[in-house]
Amino acid sequence: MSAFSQLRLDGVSRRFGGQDALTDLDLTIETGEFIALLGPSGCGKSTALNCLAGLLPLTRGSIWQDERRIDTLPPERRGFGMVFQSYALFPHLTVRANIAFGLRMRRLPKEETRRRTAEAVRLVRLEDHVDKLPGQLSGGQQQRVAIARAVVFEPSLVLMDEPLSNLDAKLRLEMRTEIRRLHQSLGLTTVYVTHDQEEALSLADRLVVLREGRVQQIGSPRELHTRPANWHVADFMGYRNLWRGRVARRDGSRATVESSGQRLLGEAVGDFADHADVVVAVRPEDIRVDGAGETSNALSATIEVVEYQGRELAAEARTDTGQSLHLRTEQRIAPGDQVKLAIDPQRLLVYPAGATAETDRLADTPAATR
Ligand SMILES: Nc1ncnc2c1ncn2[C@@H]1O[C@H](COP(=O)(O)OP(=O)(O)OP(=O)(O)O)[C@@H](O)[C@H]1O
Repeated sequence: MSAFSQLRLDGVSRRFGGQDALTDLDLTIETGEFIALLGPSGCGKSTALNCLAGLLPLTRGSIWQDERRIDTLPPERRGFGMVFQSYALFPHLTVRANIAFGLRMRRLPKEETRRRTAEAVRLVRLEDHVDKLPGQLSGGQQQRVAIARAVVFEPSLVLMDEPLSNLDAKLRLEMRTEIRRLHQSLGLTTVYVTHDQEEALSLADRLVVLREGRVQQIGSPRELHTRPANWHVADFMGYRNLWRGRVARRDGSRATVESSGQRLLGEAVGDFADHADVVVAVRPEDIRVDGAGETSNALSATIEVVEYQGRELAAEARTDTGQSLHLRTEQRIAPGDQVKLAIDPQRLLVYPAGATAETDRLADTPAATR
């Protein structure tokens, strides 16, 4: 194991046959950071992680630990801990032996192996299960063993590939807190792959959003949440309302957009001019139901479907001009209600549309807007 102050990925690329799975990934990871690689299925997350781990050779680019080039080293010489979705435990070894395995392979003195294993067992709270075999453990406990095994030799970097995806919803939340706690108490540097934006937002210091093998945005959870760089990222970050429109007027950071027979005022993100085709993005929780008396972005609509979601209701509504939209509210609403909706212009983001073939797939868009 060797500690580092920075790990640098420089133009890391990987092709399979003629297909680009990952293109020009540039990323600098500071020691102690928790980085999430996020994106839809097939965007290249696991490819990036496997390139880092040394399980996949790069087609182009390089990886540096401070001044030392490491992409030419085999996995075992990189000294990274790995946690996979399938826990990959040895079924015939006890919990204790599974956790101690890496230390034995490294030929650590017996006493140190015993001490470090006990410490890792305590960290993941498995003291009562050390003599069991993996088959006698629940999914969450097995994943804890996998995590303990990855951190027991104090690796300079821990790589996790969708470690929680086999667990049920409640366990997933518990383990999420556990992973964050471990990260903080051990000061680990972690790269974590997930397709779950909520998981990534709650765990990571910085997120890297990938799409079709290319970085779309790198930023803090707050930046990703409030200011996605393009509408694809917005789509992925929970902006469920994506409407096509055309710019009537752009005035610095403000844009007035015609969309589905309505005039909407929003924040311009990115490069576009008057009359450009754009995509408007709004989160369901940013559509207010108490819009009566609003002067901008007021929409008359009828509530069509309501889902109970604890303190809030999730609803689908249709505006008088035929636009369907998703909203969330704590107010009591029911199907058939006529409502006045409003959207704060700062929460309505306007993006350049890009290629027509991509915006064609946007739902909820009446043909009239084209
Ligand atoms: N061994 C391989 N041979 C050929 N193509 C591959 C191989 N591994 C991955 N790919 C392709 O590379 C692209 C990226 O795959 P990757 O597994 O990195 O995506 P991912 O974002 O991790 O997806 P998922 O969340 O579904 O695991 C995909 O198009 C995939 O089909």
